[in-house]
Amino acid sequence: MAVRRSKKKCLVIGGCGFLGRHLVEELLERDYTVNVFDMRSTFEDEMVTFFIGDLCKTEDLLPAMENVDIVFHCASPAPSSDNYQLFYRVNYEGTKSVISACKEAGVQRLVLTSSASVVFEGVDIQNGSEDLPYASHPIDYYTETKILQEKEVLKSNCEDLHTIAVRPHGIFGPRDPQLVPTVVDMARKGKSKYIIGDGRNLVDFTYVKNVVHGHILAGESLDEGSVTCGKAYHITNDDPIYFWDFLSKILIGLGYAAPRYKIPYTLLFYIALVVQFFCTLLKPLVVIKLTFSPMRVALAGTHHYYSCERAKNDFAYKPLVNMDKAIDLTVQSYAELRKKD
Ligand SMILES: NC(=O)C1=CN([C@@H]2O[C@H](COP(=O)(O)OP(=O)(O)OC[C@H]3O[C@@H](n4cnc5c(N)ncnc54)[C@H](OP(=O)(O)O)[C@@H]3O)[C@@H](O)[C@H]2O)C=CC1
Ligand SMILES: CC(C)CCC[C@@H](C)[C@H]1CC[C@H]2C3=C(CC[C@]12C)[C@@]1(C)CCC(=O)C[C@@H]1CC3
Repeated sequence: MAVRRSKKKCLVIGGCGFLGRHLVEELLERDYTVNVFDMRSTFEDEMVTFFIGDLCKTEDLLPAMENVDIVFHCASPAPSSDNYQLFYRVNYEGTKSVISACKEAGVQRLVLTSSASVVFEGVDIQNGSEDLPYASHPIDYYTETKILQEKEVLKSNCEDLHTIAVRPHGIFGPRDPQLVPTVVDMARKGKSKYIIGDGRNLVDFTYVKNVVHGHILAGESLDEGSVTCGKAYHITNDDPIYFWDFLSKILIGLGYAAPRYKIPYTLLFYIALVVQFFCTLLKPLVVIKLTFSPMRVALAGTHHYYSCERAKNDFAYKPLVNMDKAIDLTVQSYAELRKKD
């Protein structure tokens, strides 16, 4: 007689990354069996089985998918990269190999970590629903390939493989390699004095534990005939905040001064485009990492917040950690980035 496991077996692709590792920890906490697939392992846990490889290779993925019920695909190159080939290969072609591997291994549920940015092209979005069209002029290669990736996952939904795309926005929390470290780096270099725009643009920042909770609910929802199959879902803190208030809270919490001087948004956006153009021309000679890329300027100077009503209705999502607590936990976790007297 077959032994029935009470909890499902999951594979987290990108499980050594920021979001992926938080997801792994929560899955273990909730008694799931967990495999991790990543390019290199960055932590140890005897409860986890690690598989090292490149997700673009189906043959690397297959051993990690044996008897797996839910695959969570949360691997991507860092959004700040400007390497189109890398994004195209990993986010688009790699995701196609994840889908074929799921089919070959008989996995029935695939949860993609997409991004709410797939509909963002530098123009205000207020309480945007999942029905907004994909960005027709994505600002960067990351967004362009996240769109290709999401389309591929949603269209592969079928009787044997149930798929869903979770769209978080501005994930933050302990161990995030991007948001808090970038903001502190700017402060240390004296680049955090400025507010882009009037400072009154509302944005979603989403605490990593809430994003994780949304992923697990999404994966559990993918039963035969479920309304969630083949759909995209925004996962947010359901509490938009002024972009510059959020950044100020992080900076002040870590002992740095809040931004003060306002620069017109449109002016800075066009300057960022021109600077990016010259950096691209110079690229064969010198690689310059832009702090104020056009995408970052757009994110810092416009409204971009999204409705998560669909996730609330279809799989009873609600954020578990509120904004004040989330900021507090995040600030406390970055003791090493605190300003030294
Ligand atoms: N952070 C954010 O604000 C948001 C993130 N997202 C999405 O969430 C997901 C997770 O992001 P986040 O945790 O921040 O990113 P991280 O960079 O922290 O994690 C991504 C992980 O994927 C791994 N990876 C990259 N390429 C491959 C590959 N070819 N094969 C196997 N593993 C690979 C990375 O390895 P290595 O580090 O060695 O490159 C890393 O461990 C991504 O899909 C991202 O697009 C969506 C919305 C917002
Ligand atoms: C240049 C400064 C004005 C802004 C510094 C903070 C930024 C590093 C972050 C603020 C919003 C963040 C964000 C992302 C990355 C880090 C920020 C730009 C994403 C692009 C990460 C990947 C996504 O899918 C969307 C995110 C939107 C918000």
